[in-house]
Amino acid sequence: MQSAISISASPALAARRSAGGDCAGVASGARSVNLRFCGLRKEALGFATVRRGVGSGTRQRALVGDRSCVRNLSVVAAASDNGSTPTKFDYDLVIIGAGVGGHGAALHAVEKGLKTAIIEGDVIGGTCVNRGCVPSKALLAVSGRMRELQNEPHMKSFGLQVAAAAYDRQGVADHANNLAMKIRNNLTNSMKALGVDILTGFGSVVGPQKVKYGKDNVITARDIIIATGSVPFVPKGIEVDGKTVITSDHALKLESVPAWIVIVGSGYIGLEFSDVYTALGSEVTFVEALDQIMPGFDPEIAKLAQRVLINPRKIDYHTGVFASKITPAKDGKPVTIELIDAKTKEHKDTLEVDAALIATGRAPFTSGLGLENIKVETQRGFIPVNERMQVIDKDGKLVPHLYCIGDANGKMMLAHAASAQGISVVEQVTGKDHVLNHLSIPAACFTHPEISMVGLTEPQAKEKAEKEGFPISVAKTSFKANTKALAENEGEGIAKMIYRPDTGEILGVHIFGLHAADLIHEASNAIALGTRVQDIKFAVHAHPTLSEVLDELFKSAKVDSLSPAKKPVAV
Ligand SMILES: Cc1cc2nc3c(=O)[nH]c(=O)nc-3n(C[C@H](O)[C@H](O)[C@H](O)COP(=O)(O)OP(=O)(O)OC[C@H]3O[C@@H](n4cnc5c(N)ncnc54)[C@H](O)[C@@H]3O)c2cc1C
Ligand SMILES: NC(=O)c1ccc[n+]([C@@H]2O[C@H](COP(=O)([O-])OP(=O)(O)OC[C@H]3O[C@@H](n4cnc5c(N)ncnc54)[C@H](O)[C@@H]3O)[C@@H](O)[C@H]2O)c1
Repeated sequence: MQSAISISASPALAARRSAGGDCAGVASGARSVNLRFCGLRKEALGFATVRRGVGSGTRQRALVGDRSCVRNLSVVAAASDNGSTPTKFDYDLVIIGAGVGGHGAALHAVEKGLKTAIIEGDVIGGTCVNRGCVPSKALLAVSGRMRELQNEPHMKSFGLQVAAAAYDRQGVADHANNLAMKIRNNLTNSMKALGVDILTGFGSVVGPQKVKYGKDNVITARDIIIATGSVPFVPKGIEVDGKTVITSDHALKLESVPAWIVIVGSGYIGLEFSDVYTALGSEVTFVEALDQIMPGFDPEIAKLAQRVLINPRKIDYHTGVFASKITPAKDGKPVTIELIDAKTKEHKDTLEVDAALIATGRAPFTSGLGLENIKVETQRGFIPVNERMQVIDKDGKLVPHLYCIGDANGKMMLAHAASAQGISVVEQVTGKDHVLNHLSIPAACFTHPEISMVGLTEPQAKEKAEKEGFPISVAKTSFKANTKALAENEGEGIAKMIYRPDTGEILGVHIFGLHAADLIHEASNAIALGTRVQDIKFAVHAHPTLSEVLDELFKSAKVDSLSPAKKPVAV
């Protein structure tokens, strides 16, 4: 069995690095031995103990019975026109795609004793490690410091005097690149150490429980997980040259810091890069198709974020417009951007700028996977799955032994969601039924300060409450009264919780403020574990900490009555 690590991109994968088309973006840690790394909800535009070498045949027979709960679901017969069903398998589990989703699944699989292989056609770590979470957070670490050092009144308020802050662009770029390399090596080593076979080459499904990788290597697996991720989505009419009209793939290399850059799309990528670029001296203009910027966030949080992250900075914006045509800079001419009204499609404006970053969502990376061999049709490129990540074929039936996790299924385009889905699948294939509650998965935007959220926004909660006929209440607390935040001179921020006053169920929590990305986990864990407001409000928080913002939030919520089911528990 071939077992090697590839460092260069396969031509097929390299050619498919960015997808163009006429659908728009969607929105989604990973788990490792002792590593953590760093994904939306479908929205916007309505389109808004190592077992190497152990024969897996025996294992398979033992597990079939264990998994009867899972197999009770209506599954199609495993035989197909494109190949007979194998009876003995090379592997218990084969994963196509070694991004964070694949990595999380692989590590959990070996822990569960599965003989596991992972196929990667490009570099280990996928988007998150090489072109996403990891390098972007390295750039944001720099922008946070720059912003603070440049803020004279802020420094003065601590009694500090700092000489004019400056940066070395290549040094900043190297920090991002070095971090990506380090995390990629960590990921690779963690899989090697645990005995995951890393197979190199483009993978595809050639029949039931059969996968091809590289030129003509065919292997069989009891279960297969597709974890092939996504690429930047570039709308029609936009010409990307990688220098002046770029996607996040290029921007993360920080080859230049343009004086004036248009960012098309004010979602996660747009916002995070606006933080980086403005800290490094660029002026930013947002072009957003929907009627308000940051349309994916809870409206009240977006309003505050606009007041803090947009208005005081060198940022302006056009909303309700599409960038219908973007031409890169050439022969001394600037980048030109044609704006049309999102509703009437009439021409609105032409912008001439130094650069444009296209941040209009991501497209699934699923072509060439041989899905036709198993009668699966993608939907706008996404692989259809049920709540257990089991792949659904074109007739609406479940394809036995085939799962899809991460960005490729479009449920939630976040790194930790991909990994959690992978772990959930491994639980199922090893005999434990498991359904991941996506409403308990937190998300964060790493601006300064940060925005984080879990569960429903207020409008989403209102809609659900109206449909299902239950009351909702909203509790809010401010960072302004928090000792730790004030000691840091960072009192700008709020936390907001939407909950059911009749039962105490937490429906959604949104935080804008210092370290919001870390603070959200108390709320996401509470939702995941079904902890109610009337219970969590008695939990004790250390003083003085930012977590007291959440302590106050829970304490300020009013649950109707203390029926036995709602009685507080001793903590
Ligand atoms: C700029 C940016 C910043 C981000 N920041 C965050 C963040 O802070 N937090 C967060 O949670 N998420 C973040 N995300 C999103 C996150 O990166 C993705 O949700 C996550 O990477 C999805 O993981 P995945 O395993 O599904 O796919 P990917 O990470 O895309 O990995 C898929 C892998 O499969 C390989 N592959 C594809 N097809 C084949 C094939 N046929 N054969 C073999 N190999 C194949 C690819 O080469 C790739 O390595 C960010 C994304 C971007 C672009
Ligand atoms: N911190 C994080 O977790 C993080 C960071 C970056 C990216 N990500 C993930 O990466 C994915 C992609 O991020 P993103 O910011 O590109 O997508 P997004 O879906 O978050 O935002 C895209 C924005 O572009 C707008 N848009 C779409 N087409 C447009 C057009 N033609 N003209 C103008 N505006 C247009 C949409 O209305 C939306 O506001 C997200 O799903 C997110 O989950 C996560």
